[in-house]
Amino acid sequence: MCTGIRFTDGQGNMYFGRNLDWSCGYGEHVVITPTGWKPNSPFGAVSAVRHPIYGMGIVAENTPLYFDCANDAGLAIAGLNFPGYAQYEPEPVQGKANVCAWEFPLWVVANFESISEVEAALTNTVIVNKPINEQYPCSLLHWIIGDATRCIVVEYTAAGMQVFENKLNVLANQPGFVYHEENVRNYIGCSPEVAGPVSWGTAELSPYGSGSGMHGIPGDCYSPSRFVRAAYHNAFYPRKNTEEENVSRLFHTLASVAMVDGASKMLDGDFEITVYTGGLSTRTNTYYYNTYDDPAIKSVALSKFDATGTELIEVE
Ligand SMILES: C[C@H](CCC(=O)NCCS(=O)(=O)O)[C@H]1CC[C@H]2[C@@H]3[C@H](O)C[C@@H]4C[C@H](O)CC[C@]4(C)[C@H]3C[C@H](O)[C@]12C
Repeated sequence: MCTGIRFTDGQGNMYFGRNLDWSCGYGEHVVITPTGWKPNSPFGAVSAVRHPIYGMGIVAENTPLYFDCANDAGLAIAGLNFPGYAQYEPEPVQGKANVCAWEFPLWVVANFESISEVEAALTNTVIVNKPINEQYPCSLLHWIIGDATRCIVVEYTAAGMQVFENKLNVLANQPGFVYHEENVRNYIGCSPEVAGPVSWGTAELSPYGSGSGMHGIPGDCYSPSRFVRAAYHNAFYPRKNTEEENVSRLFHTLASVAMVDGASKMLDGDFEITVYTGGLSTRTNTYYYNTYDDPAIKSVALSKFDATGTELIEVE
């Protein structure tokens, strides 16, 4: 399971991150795509890199396959599993921008600076089930996209392209965003306030302590439960000012939905863990991440690299 979140600092900066939950890693690392790198996009959807890109992914065929990434204009995207729902075009569609599923994050941050630009382009875009090579079939994903002012979710299913305004600024896995948004309404009684004391008939009920108002927020790893818990924490976390406080916020909120070894098996029998937690600050164009085995947070600042070069930069 994976969870993504977005929030701002109230000063025009966005923080955006995700947990990558799976039973194993893919050899992912921070990859920087400079503006001089020449894309090799099967249907020409990615023809140039307008803004340098940084994020977590792998490189295949001299192409970055991003799990989550951002550009220095402040636009960010993360892909989360969506099997059973995601359904891409089997072939390219004439007259449309044809984007392969694996290059969708790259297409977004290579071409656009804001959600509004992405939304406008999506009206004439299809996502095509064309793998980059035989080793990597297309993953079935949906995507959370954020900038400093807005957040959307993109789902490509039997219904075609759908774009949802995401005022909860959170995404988990199946089912679709519409379900998650509805489901949160089941928890409108939950709040950070101390509930009680109340009278039930002649019985006086008083809280054991703090948390009585939050009781009922689901604590399990199931996708709808993670969505609700992440949305709750993201909504009620007090606004923070500094980079350090906001990075702390990002990691604490994502930790609240992180997967602990042994808790939850996948269908193949392996346990799912939070392989990494990764996220970025558009204030400093820095990618922060930690891994299951090393919870110390590492950072990679885009400014430390030549963002105009021609070669992909793979950071260990
Ligand atoms: C497994 C990852 C999703 C994690 C997730 O959502 N887990 C939920 C588990 S569950 O279903 O709900 O049980 C996804 C997110 C991004 C994906 C990767 C990116 O799409 C980049 C390439 C794309 C290639 O087509 C396949 C390999 C790949 C390297 C993908 C492997 C894998 O599918 C990733 C890493």
